[in-house]
Amino acid sequence: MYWKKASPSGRGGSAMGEKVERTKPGPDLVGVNVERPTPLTHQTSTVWSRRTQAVSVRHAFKHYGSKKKPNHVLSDLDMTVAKGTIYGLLGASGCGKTTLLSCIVGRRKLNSGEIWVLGGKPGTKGSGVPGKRVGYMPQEIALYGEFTIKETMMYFGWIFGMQTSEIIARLQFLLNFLDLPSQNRMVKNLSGGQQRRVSFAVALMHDPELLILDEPTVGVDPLLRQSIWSHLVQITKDGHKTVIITTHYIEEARQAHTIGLMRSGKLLAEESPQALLTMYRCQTLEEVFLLLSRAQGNTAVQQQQANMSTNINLASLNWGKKGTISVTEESGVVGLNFHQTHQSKEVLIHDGTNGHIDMGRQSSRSRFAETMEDCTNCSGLTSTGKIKALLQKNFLRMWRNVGVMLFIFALPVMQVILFCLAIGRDPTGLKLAIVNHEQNYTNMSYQQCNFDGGCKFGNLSCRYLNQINNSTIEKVYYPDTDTAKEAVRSGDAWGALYFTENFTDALVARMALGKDADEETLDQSEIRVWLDMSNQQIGVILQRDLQLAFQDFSKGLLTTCKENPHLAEIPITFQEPIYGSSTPSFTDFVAPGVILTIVFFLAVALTSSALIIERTEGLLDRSWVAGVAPWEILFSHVVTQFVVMCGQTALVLSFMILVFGVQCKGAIGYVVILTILQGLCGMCFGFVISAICELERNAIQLALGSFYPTLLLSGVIWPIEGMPIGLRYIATYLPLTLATASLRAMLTRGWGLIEQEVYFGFISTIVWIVLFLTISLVVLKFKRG
Ligand SMILES: Nc1ncnc2c1ncn2[C@@H]1O[C@H](COP(=O)(O)OP(=O)(O)OP(=O)(O)O)[C@@H](O)[C@H]1O
Repeated sequence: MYWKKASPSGRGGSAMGEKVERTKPGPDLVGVNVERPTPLTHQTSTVWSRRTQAVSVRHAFKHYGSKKKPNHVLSDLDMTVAKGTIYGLLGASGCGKTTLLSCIVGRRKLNSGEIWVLGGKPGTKGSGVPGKRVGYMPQEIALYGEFTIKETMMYFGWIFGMQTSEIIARLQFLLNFLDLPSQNRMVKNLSGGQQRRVSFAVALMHDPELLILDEPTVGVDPLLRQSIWSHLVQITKDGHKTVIITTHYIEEARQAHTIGLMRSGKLLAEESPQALLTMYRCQTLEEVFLLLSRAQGNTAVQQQQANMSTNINLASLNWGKKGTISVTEESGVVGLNFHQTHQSKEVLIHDGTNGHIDMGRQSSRSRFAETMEDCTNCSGLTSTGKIKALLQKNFLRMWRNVGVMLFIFALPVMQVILFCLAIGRDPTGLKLAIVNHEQNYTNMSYQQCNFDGGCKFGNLSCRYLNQINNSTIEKVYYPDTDTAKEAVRSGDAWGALYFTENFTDALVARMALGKDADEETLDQSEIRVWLDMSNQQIGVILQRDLQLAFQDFSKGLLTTCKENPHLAEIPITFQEPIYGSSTPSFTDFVAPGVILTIVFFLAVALTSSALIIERTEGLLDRSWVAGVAPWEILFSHVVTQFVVMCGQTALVLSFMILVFGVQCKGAIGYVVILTILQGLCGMCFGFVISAICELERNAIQLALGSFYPTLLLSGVIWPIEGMPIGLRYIATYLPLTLATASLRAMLTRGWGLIEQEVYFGFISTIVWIVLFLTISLVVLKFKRG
C-alpha cells in the first residue's frame, strides 16, 4: 500500500502523482499546513505514477556537440505534466525548451534520464509516440509551401489515419476557428501569422490526446491568441486532453494550470500560476521568473538563505482552508508545492497486485489501457493513408515546380542530344598547309592542281591530293616549307604537307625499280608531313586520313593500269569484325556509359537534396513526430523516383537509339531494366548523401564531387584495362563500371543475360542499391536518435 496524490479534476498543477516519490520530507513551515509525503515502499509505484501522468521527465540530461566540448542544454531536469492540464513551459530564449519538447515527442533522445509520455516511452513499440497520440506544432513553420491549406490538412490527416470525409469536416472547423483564408490558398502565399495558424491547425487536426505547442501564439493577434487559449482550456476541461505550450508572452501563460519556469536546463519551479504569484508576492509571472532566475544565480549559501526567507515569508501567508503547501526538495530553488484542496486530494491506493484499486487509479489505468489499445496499429507495418500522403506530397511537389519538371524530363533529352551531336563525330575543316613544288606557286594550276585520271603518270601529287577527304581537311597552299611550318607553329594549320619538285618521277621510279631504287629516288618520292600532335584526336585523324588517302590513290592508279590493287595494301587483312563495325565510332563506345551516367546522376541530383530540404524546412521531423517511419519516407521516394526513372529511361533510350541511331543489337527489354536499375542505384546514392549531409550545400558538393571520379573510373570514356592494376580493382567495383560493361555488351555485341559480363552488371547494380539503401536507413535512424 502506498500514498499517491490523485487529481480527479486534473487541476492543481504541480506533480500531483509525482510528489509521492520524495523520500525526504522538507522542513515544516511555521503556520503553514505542510504535507509530508509518505515514503514509497514499492519501486513499481514510482513507475506506475510516471505512467499515469501525461508526461513525466526524470533526471534528464541532454547535450549537443561532442563529448569533449558538450553544450549542456538539459541538466538533471525533472518535469511532470498531469493529464488533462495545460502546462506552460516558460523560459528565456535558448534555455532548452524546444530541446525538451523534441525529446518528449521522440524527435531527439536524452543522453541520460527517463521520459514517459502517455504511459509509454517515446519511440518504443506501441507507445504511439511519435504518432497520432501527439499533436506537435514545432517552432518553425514546417509546412510544404507548394501545398494549399487543404492539401496540407489532407497530407497530415492521412498520415494520422483519418478518413477524407473526417478531414474535410475538421478542416472546416479549423478554418473558422483559426480565422484562416480560403482552403485553396497556397501556404507559401500566406502571411507569417497565417502560416503559423495553419501549422497550429495541423497539430489540432486529429484531436490528439497530447498537444505539444512550441510558441503557437507568435505573430498571432491578441484576439485570436485569446481564442486559442480559450480553445486549449476548453479541450482540457474533461481531463482527457493535455497541452504543453511554450510561449514568450509570459502573462498569457496565466491561463495554464501549471507553469514550469525553465532556466539553464532546469526547472526553477513547477507550480500553478496563482501559487507562484502568491508565493513570491509578485504581481506578474515575469517578476516571478526574474526573482527565481536571480536566486538561481546566487551561491549555494545565498540560495539556502533565500529559501529560508522565502519559507518564512510563506509562513506568514494565510492560505485559509482552501490551500495547503507542501515543502519538497525537488522543486528546485524554492522547493514549494502548492495544491488547492478543491482541486487535488490525497487518496489511499493499493498496490496493483492486490486487485484493490481506487476510482482515481482505476480510471487512469483504464484510460491507459484504452490508449494502448488504440495504438495497436501504431506498431503495424504501415498504413495506406501514410503512403498515399507521402506519395501525393512527392508528386505534387514535383508537379508544382516547373524547374524540377524541366530538370527531370528536359535535361536528360538535352544531354543525349548534346552528346550525340558533340561527341564521336569526325572533325571537319582541319586546315592543312600544302607545299607542292611540282607546281608553280604563282600559277593558278597550283590551286587547281590538274591531273589525268587514267593510267597516266603525270602530276601524281595532284592525284593524291584529290583523294584527301575534303570535308575533314581543308587544303591551304603555301609557297615553301618554312612558311607552311610557320603556319602550323602559329596555329593557322594542323599540319604541313610537302611534295618535292620531281615527286611524280621519283614515285614512278620507286614503283618500277622496287628494291633497286636508290636513296635519292626514295627520298624524292616521299610525301613529308609535319603535324601538330598537341591535340591527339586531331593528329590521329589527320594521320589516318592521309594514309587512307594514299592507299586509295595507289589502288586507283593500279586499277586504272590494270594491276592488282591489293599490291597497294599492307599485308595485314582485317576481315569483317566479329562484333562491331570495321570503322568503329567513338560514340558507340561511350554511349552505354553516357546513358547510365545521365540516368544515375540525375537521380543523385534529384534525391540528394530531397531529404535535406524536408529536414531544413522541419518537414521531416514533423512527419516523424506524426508517426511516419524513416523507411516509409524512403519507400515513398523510391516509388516516386521509379516513376520518374521510367520516363527518363524511355526518353534517353528513344533519343539515343531511335533518333541518333546508336546501335542496339541486344534485347531492348534488358537494356531498359538495367538503365532503370542504375537510376534506382543513383537514387539510393542520393539518399545516402541526403542522410549524411546536414546542409544542402554539402550535399551538392558531395554529389558533384563524386561525379567526376565515378566518370573517370567507370570505363565510360576510357577502358579500365588502361589503368594501373590496383586502381583497376577499385574501379571494377564502382556502381557504374560493371553496369557500363554490361550495357555495352548488350548494345554492341547483342549479348543476353546468360553472358557473365551482362549479368555481372545487373548483380553489381542490385548489390549497390541494397548497400546504399541500408546505409541511408541506418544513418537516418541514427540521426533521428
Ligand atoms: N541541433 C542543435 N545542435 C547544437 N546546438 C543546438 C541544437 N539545437 C539547439 N541547440 C542549442 O541548444 C540550446 C537550447 O536551444 P533550444 O532551441 O532548445 O532553446 P529554446 O529555449 O527553445 O529557445 P527559444 O525560446 O529561442 O526557441 C541553445 O543554446 C541552442 O543553440
